[in-house]
Amino acid sequence: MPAVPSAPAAGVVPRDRLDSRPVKSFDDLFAELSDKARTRPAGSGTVVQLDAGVHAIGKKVVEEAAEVWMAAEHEGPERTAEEISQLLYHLQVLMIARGLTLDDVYAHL
Ligand SMILES: N=c1c2ncn([C@@H]3O[C@H](COP(=O)(O)OP(=O)(O)OP(=O)(O)O)[C@@H](O)[C@H]3O)c2ncn1[C@@H]1O[C@H](COP(=O)(O)O)[C@@H](O)[C@H]1O
Repeated sequence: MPAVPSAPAAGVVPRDRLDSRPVKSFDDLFAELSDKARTRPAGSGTVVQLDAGVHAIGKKVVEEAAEVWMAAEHEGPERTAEEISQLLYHLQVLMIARGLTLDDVYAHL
């Protein structure tokens, strides 16, 4: 019996019915952010955050974690999913800032 249910949480609209955008995976996002860090395109918020440094990125991680907690407790599944996506984004930015790869983290899962 899996510990994590495979069906979406009640109240969360499955992504394929939400819109027609392709679903971006965790790995896809990491590859995209790594590319932004390498090529430093103008207008990239990721580049701005990387330039701000680990201390500033770490504060965003803590801020987003708190927002996940508040959404989970008070705001319902859709908002919680949205906040979790933002937390995952900021964690990935922190990984890139510290030179970590996905495999470095997966090794501990
Ligand atoms: N998935 C994300 C993503 N999630 C969260 N964020 C950032 O995190 C912020 C969310 O934080 P809040 O809701 O607390 O908003 P806020 O308080 O107004 O944000 P701040 O003013 O504190 O930055 C957003 O404004 C974005 O700056 C993201 N920024 C970028 N991405 C994706 O990352 C990729 C690269 O983005 P760029 O580097 O901007 O091209 C693209 O695919 C984007 O969709």
